[in-house]
Amino acid sequence: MDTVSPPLKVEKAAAFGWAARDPSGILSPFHFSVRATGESDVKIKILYCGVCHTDLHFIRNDWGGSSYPLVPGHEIAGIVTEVGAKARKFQPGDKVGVGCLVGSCGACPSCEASEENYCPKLIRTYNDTFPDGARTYGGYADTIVVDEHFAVRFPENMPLDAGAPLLCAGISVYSPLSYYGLDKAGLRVGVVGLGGLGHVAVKFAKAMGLKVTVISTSVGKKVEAVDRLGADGFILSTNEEQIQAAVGTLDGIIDTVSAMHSVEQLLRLLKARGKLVLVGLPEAPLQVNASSLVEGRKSLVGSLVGGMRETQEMLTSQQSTASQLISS
Ligand SMILES: NC(=O)c1ccc[n+]([C@@H]2O[C@H](COP(=O)([O-])OP(=O)(O)OC[C@H]3O[C@@H](n4cnc5c(N)ncnc54)[C@H](O)[C@@H]3O)[C@@H](O)[C@H]2O)c1
Ligand SMILES: [Zn+2]
Ligand SMILES: [Zn+2]
Repeated sequence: MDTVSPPLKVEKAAAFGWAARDPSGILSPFHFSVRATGESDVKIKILYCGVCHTDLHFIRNDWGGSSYPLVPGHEIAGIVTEVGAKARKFQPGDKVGVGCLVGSCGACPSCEASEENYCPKLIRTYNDTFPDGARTYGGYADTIVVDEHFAVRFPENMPLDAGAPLLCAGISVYSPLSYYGLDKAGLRVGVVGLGGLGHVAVKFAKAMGLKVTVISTSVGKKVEAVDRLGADGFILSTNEEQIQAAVGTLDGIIDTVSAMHSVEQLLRLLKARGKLVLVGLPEAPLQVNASSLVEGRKSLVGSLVGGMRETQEMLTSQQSTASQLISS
């Protein structure tokens, strides 16, 4: 006699969050469901979530492509409440984080190198779609279910609230400093824009032993940059004298500016062979003269968040650095 297996009972769980319904910038309460915890999944009770400027870009549809309702948030910190039958990395009660990615193909060269962030099939934590058609919803919510590969472990001594911003702002500056060789003690690095990413960039750069110059349009940021974060110098980008005095002095620049600005001005500040790393994402194209790169063999490059291995490494191998980062 043939046996017929009963259909798999897949029970979704109720979740609550805050969603943008349109580009107005207003979020409102939103009830949705998360998938049942799958074999390799972890279910996380979200306790904290950082606010990244990318959330604002998506909420306001700055780049086009925002799909509403949209629950932002990709600096997620919380506690594991349930683990799937084949999940091995975590136990209920573990302190974990989820950053900007919740899925990738697992087989391409980027995935094999644990640079899932550059996988062509990357699934973003929100405003994206799982292969089964379900929408992804982010961390301005009480619950998330993710494949355990896309969760990272917080060190025991790292407070979840202070550590959450490392999952996007932190890794987005840690990764390019390391990848572009700008992490060697003694190098002179500029940080443009002292917001979320810029603030963490100064702290990482100082912890790596770099000489750090903050470049900003606001004179009011000088005290924060130098006195509070320990930057070695400050340049007001609207002051041509200060710019002139710094021409050709920097080995690299991490540019975190979220709006239109002059990259030409920044390229002038680089030494020969210097690197200008774009991490900020203005909505319109930036302008650059070929000669500004050709003369001095300068590089204009970019970087997007970081892979899972590197994110975990940032949190744990760099534990002391990270603790120092979050202590003030
Ligand atoms: N590449 C990545 O992996 C990655 C990751 C996260 C965020 N981002 C992007 O980085 C940018 C910064 O994010 P954030 O969370 O740090 O934002 P933020 O708003 O906290 O900081 C942005 C900084 O840029 C400054 N700024 C704004 N307009 C400026 C202008 N015209 N000239 C000079 N300075 C200006 C602001 O004063 C602020 O200090 C955003 O565009 C965000 O989408 C990129
Ligand atoms: Zn972000
Ligand atoms: Zn892949």
